[in-house]
Amino acid sequence: FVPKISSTKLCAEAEYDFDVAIIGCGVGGHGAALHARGQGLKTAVFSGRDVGGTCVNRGCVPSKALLAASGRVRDMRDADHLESLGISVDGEVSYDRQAVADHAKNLANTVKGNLENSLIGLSVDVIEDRGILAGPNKIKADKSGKIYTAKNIILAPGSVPFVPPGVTVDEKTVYTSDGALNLDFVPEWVAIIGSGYIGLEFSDVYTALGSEVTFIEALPMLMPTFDREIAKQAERMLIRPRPIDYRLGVFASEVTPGEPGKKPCTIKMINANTKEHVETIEVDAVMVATGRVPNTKDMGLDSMNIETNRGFVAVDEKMRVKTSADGEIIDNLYCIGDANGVMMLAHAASAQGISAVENICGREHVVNHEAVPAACFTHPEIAMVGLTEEQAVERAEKEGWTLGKSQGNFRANSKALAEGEGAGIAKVLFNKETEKIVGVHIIGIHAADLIQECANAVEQGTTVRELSMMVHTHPTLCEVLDEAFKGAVGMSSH
Ligand SMILES: Cc1cc2nc3c(=O)[nH]c(=O)nc-3n(C[C@H](O)[C@H](O)[C@H](O)COP(=O)(O)OP(=O)(O)OC[C@H]3O[C@@H](n4cnc5c(N)ncnc54)[C@H](O)[C@@H]3O)c2cc1C
Ligand SMILES: NC(=O)c1ccc[n+]([C@@H]2O[C@H](COP(=O)([O-])OP(=O)(O)OC[C@H]3O[C@@H](n4cnc5c(N)ncnc54)[C@H](O)[C@@H]3O)[C@@H](O)[C@H]2O)c1
Repeated sequence: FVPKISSTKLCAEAEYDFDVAIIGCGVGGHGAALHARGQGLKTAVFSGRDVGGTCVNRGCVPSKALLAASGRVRDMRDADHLESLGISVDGEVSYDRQAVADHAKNLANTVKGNLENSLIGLSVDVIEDRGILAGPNKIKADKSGKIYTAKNIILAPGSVPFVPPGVTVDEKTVYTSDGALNLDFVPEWVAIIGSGYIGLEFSDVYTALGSEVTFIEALPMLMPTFDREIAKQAERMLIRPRPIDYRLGVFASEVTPGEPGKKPCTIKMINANTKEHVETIEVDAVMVATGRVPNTKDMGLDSMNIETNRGFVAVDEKMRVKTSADGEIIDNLYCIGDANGVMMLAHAASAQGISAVENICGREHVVNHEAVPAACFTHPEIAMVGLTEEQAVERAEKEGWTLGKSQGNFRANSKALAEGEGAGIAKVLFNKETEKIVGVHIIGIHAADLIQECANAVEQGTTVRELSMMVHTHPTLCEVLDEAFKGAVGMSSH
């Protein structure tokens, strides 16, 4: 980064301790801190002794480590798949549960250390206390009580697991993702409440390690937030061939912890509409994956008369805090990441942090959230950017344009077939008049890496015609997208 603003000048002018102070050092706060220093701003971050936050310590990073290790176990136990490649494994494939758990923990610690070093390397002031907003330009350090002043404040306190009423969590037999990531034991039968990202990723881990899974989902379909066609494909590829069953349209109304190996956990279920009791089951463990809530309690929002909506802080498109959803913008106060609820993803939090700093520096910036990709790291992966087909149909109708749809297939892709992984599709949704992409959904091997080309295209406004003329390496999985882009403009791919 090239420093653009002299920090001494900015601080001296208003006699603040810092140009920017950030409350919370998850990936959002960390991204903002690094960018602020890159711009030459005197920067502090209140870390609450949790550098890396959810993503690094209790989220993306350790969960991907568990997915990587369990994925290998699944592959090595898949005798048919191995045989099709000419391989056999003599003897049983086993794993050491504690060593798998340690892999996740060690990785989280390494990444956390890297983040801490990057803050030190760039001379960000890391204040290990929690930060409490204490009025305009003021933050109180929770334990020491010391008041710090900053010209600009960025709130980045993130989120915590949501536990529905009636569910007792002991983080041992009934746990959220926080407890699940410790992998204290591998239950024979685990019920997962909620079939969103976390539930789906953990069903992948558990079934690979030998558990049976029962999903309990409040809505009448599995994976309700996904594009419907992709959710159906996911059911075919990730649910039906595995020891997974499910209950739909039910709430887990009462969940009681058990004792590992001794006493089962009990789950009472009620119909989501009628609220009548439908079933009670006993399982070895229960994972609660019913979404996350903002971590904005007790951080002094009242000191600036900020009204939250279920804890979410309202922001405008430049990440400036508003007093309420339709309230006024508060000067020099920003909120980024999970706490504003715009898009609960690690890279979105960090992009919003960078964007807030750009606005602080006087360069107007808005994150285009429709160009922010997302991925679910199951085997195979699911990835998406932009609108689902259902949302695109609605948008096209409302705005009066024609929706185009084109598909590429993994079964026709040489690289996928070489891997023996020919299942999956890539679906490209586009505006037929402008030929611009409005959404892409991929399920198939390495979908999470493939989606980036599409996210860049949405951000840049690249048309399917332009994409269809761009040369994709052979033989690669990217050719699945090449097939879809060419199909969109009536060209056939080889
Ligand atoms: C199991 C799991 C897997 C996930 N996997 C992915 C994934 O693969 N990809 C992806 O994009 N996203 C993933 N996510 C979501 C991702 O972790 C979050 O979107 C991301 O962490 C949000 O970043 P954040 O900086 O807003 O908040 P957080 O990461 O929650 O960080 C906020 C930090 O602020 C601290 N804090 C709170 N209040 C204060 C205070 N008053 N003073 C000081 N510090 C404070 C908190 O302790 C925390 O350290 C996953 C989440 C979970 C739970
Ligand atoms: N790979 C990734 O990017 C990734 C991975 C994990 C988590 N995350 C993020 O973490 C956040 C939380 O993930 P999540 O999976 O917990 O939330 P989610 O919102 O994706 O899914 C929650 C699911 O639980 C269901 N549900 C809610 N209350 C229920 C109840 N009482 N009984 C039964 N079902 C109920 C919902 O209908 C929904 O299907 C998400 O916003 C996601 O973006 C991302």
